[in-house]
Amino acid sequence: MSSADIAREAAAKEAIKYVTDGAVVGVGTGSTAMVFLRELHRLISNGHVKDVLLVPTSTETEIEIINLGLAHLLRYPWQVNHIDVAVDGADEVDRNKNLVKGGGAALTREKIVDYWARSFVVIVDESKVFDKIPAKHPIPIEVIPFAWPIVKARLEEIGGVVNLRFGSGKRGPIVTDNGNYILDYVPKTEIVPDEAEGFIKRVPGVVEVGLFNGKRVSKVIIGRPNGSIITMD
Ligand SMILES: O=C(CO)[C@H](O)[C@H](O)COP(=O)(O)O
Repeated sequence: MSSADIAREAAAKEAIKYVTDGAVVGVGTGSTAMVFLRELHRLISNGHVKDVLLVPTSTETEIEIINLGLAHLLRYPWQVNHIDVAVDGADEVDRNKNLVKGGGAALTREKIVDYWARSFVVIVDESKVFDKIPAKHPIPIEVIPFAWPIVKARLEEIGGVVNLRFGSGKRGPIVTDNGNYILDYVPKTEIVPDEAEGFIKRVPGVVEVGLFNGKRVSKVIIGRPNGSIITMD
């Protein structure tokens, strides 16, 4: 196991403590969230966690829930009236728990589920923590396909570089679970995350912004390469 795997596992195991019997659980997207899901699967299988329901934040997570044999626990937002706890990864976290998310292009469903949850727990390894965000990753922005050149031009007018995201295994722009495109935005100067989130969101054609407000995050669990954890509340 690599030190990053050990760190992810430590954070995921700690997050499991926030899942109580009977809970409706929002399940995040990405490699760290999948470590959490597999650990949850293990505990459900051996009877240590009972009667939970799982609301996925992406098609990838939905498929993994089904592949693990947990389809009977799968629920969509319209099938539940609340979410007790959501556990999700992040690309970057700052000291105020603000997040950059959307490296996997799942930011819109993630924000819907994560913000809806009574408790939103973020699991990351140490390499994701920065003083200021965005640090190494661009800010992902989900846009309706019709609007992408206009949103790109508007953001570049303000300052920075905007790229339409292309993937591998498909020609052309990647298409999100919601049928939209992703713009990756690197601002020219330092940003105030909640102000930038609000501003970008107001540009017509923008569906969602991959900046998550730290005030909406209940806890960040940071896994370390030696298997220990630290938390931010
Ligand atoms: O926001 C996300 C997907 O849209 C993920 O949570 C984020 O990219 C972190 O993924 P990983 O745990 O694989 O580093």
